[in-house]
Amino acid sequence: MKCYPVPRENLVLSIDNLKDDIPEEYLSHKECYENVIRKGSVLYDIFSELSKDRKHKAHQAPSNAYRISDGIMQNVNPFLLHFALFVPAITNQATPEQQAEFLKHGFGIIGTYAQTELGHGTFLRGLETTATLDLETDEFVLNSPTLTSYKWWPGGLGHTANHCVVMAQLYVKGKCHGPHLFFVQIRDIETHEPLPGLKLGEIGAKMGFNTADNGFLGFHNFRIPRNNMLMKNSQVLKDGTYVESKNEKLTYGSMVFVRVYLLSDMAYMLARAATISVRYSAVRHQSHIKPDEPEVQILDFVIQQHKLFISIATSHAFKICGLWLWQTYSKVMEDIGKGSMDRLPELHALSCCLKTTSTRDAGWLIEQCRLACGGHGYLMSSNLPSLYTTATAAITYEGESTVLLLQTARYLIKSWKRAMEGESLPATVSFLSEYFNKRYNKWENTPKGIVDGLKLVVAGVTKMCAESIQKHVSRGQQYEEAWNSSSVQLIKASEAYSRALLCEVFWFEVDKVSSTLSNNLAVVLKQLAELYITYWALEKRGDLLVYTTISKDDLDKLQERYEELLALIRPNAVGLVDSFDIRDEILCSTLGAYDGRVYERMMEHALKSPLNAETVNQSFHKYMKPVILKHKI
Ligand SMILES: CC(C)(COP(=O)(O)OP(=O)(O)OC[C@H]1O[C@@H](n2cnc3c(N)ncnc32)[C@H](O)[C@@H]1OP(=O)(O)O)[C@@H](O)C(=O)NCCC(=O)NCCSC(=O)/C=C/CCCCCCCCCCCCC(=O)O
Ligand SMILES: Cc1cc2nc3c(=O)[nH]c(=O)nc-3n(C[C@H](O)[C@H](O)[C@H](O)COP(=O)(O)OP(=O)(O)OC[C@H]3O[C@@H](n4cnc5c(N)ncnc54)[C@H](O)[C@@H]3O)c2cc1C
Repeated sequence: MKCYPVPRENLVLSIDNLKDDIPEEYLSHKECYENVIRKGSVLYDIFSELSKDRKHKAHQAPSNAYRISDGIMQNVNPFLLHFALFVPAITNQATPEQQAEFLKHGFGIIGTYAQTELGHGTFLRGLETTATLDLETDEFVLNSPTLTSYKWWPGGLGHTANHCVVMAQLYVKGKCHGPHLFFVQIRDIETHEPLPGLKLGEIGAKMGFNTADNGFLGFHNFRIPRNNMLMKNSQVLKDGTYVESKNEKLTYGSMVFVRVYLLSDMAYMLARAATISVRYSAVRHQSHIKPDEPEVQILDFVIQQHKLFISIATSHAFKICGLWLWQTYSKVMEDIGKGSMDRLPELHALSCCLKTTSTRDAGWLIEQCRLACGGHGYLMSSNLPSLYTTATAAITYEGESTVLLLQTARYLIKSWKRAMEGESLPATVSFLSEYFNKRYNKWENTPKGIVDGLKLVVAGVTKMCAESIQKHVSRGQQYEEAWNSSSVQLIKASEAYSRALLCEVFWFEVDKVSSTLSNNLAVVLKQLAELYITYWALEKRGDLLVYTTISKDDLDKLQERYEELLALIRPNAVGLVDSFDIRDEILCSTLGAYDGRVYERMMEHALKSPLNAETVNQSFHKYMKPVILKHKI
């Protein structure tokens, strides 16, 4: 472990604990958890040594250190929530004094983020956990009044965390002030036993994410000091005075942070899947293209290139848009720090739709990479099944995808109304005004032309939604009912918006930096950006035909250009995935290792199956043999 400049004597556990004797897929649910805790604890110790001098700051970009745990764990790290949400929630939502107090033990406490309940995840105002101020003792009393109010889902809550940040309805002097965040110790530091007044456990096996140790938690008259409410934005004073936040949605800030970051995370997940499947497709030879020539690398089939190159391009698109979105986030947070909330709705709208589109795309593209590896992609040892279940979890967590798209749609409809009223709009939606004022050009078959076309689709669908809502209202529905009636179209508007954003940012950012790159690199990056945009123009041809002046002839030319781009990218495909620079130890795949020893690795891995430890399994003697003997003639 040369990459860790941590002296071994500083570590409590031996680095040898990072090794696996048996591949994880052969362990039981309980063994899996114990196995990741063994490895995770070493990593936790190393990270804490490494970050001893690192100061926790608000709105800090996540470090990439946790990628190492992707490789070592080969699954989700039960300590993930500590870094991803617990610490950010405290640094973003607590006062400086509280931060000093709550984080004084550094890695000495392990936290999670307990918001979702059995009955409510999406609708936060419906959460049922209560935190009631007891003026006499200067404490909050936490309660879970119903079964549905039990916290349910938080990662690391089942067995790992000893603290959490809890979202609960704040009650002061009989008045409910809505959901607020509280710092709560849940387990004894020495014994790790749940504290009295808590009911704590793990929620059971899932489709994936099985080592994340997602848990449940119920409170029964559980007391915490008043000062444990995170009070950066709103406060409860000793006499029970409630001081309102400048914007009550700031309480939801930790979710915005993760949604923004997920775009970069999905870029990395896709890079891993693309690396595995492109390398494998270069190693595997099967079938002929020309009957009299040898079997070809399956990567030479154009349809295989069509399946895979979009993943390489999308990974770059997410990486670049992820950086752009992170910069937007940082700027908006800086403005909020200075008291201006003006761009919070825009940031919320952008983060909701981009989180959704990036997680959904990553999910289906990883699945496409798996399918592109034929039967071998179905093996756990390819690591593609695990990448798939981990990526698809993100479609739901941190805000369910449909629900988040509807949030962006709210913003689009509001912006459309503002455009109709002649108000100026933020740059990210100003095309709505241009559309409303009919300032748009004839179709142009270039990346820029396609981006303009995709924006026209957004504007056209948004207009249609606004008219649909209006139609339902004029037929007697309340606005909210009319909204529900129009929700299929509203989702379409949001999806179109995120696609237009991804294409626009990818193209213009690549264009902007290309003059600073070597010519060869600039050419390849532009090919990838053009491939991405052309792919989506062809996928969305129906919408383009409805909302722009594109013709069949234009579409035929785009199809031709798309196939040209596949051919141009083919010679660089392996180099492109190598340039993602993902070490074999992190890739964890028999199909995708750098040395291309696919078949050897598959056999080596198969031999690790416990079923191969003996030539005859005892179940033969116990069950099969009597049946066979009975039927023997
Ligand atoms: C948005 C909701 C659905 C609705 O909220 P509600 O209160 O009901 O509001 P509305 O009435 O609908 O709307 C009111 C207005 O407020 C606007 N609004 C809503 N939310 C926000 C917001 N966040 N910011 C700004 N504005 C907001 C809304 O648009 C309305 O505006 P208007 O009236 O139209 O003008 C909401 O309830 C909601 O968000 N629901 C979803 C719940 C959710 O997301 N839960 C998540 C739970 S936590 C979780 O799921 C965790 C999962 C595991 C995470 C693992 C992460 C891995 C990532 C890797 C990170 C690695 C880090 C490593 C760190 C290191 O090592 O350094
Ligand atoms: C792997 C994983 C890890 C998680 N980790 C955590 C964690 O660490 N901490 C934590 O607090 N939570 C966590 N969660 C919970 C997660 O945040 C919620 O499950 C998520 O926000 C979705 O909420 P829900 O389950 O209530 O879905 P629901 O809202 O019940 O969704 C069910 C269906 O109803 C639809 N629906 C709901 N509301 C509307 C609406 N207004 N309009 C239209 N359709 C609607 C949805 O689109 C969906 O189709 C995790 C979840 C998963 C899967």
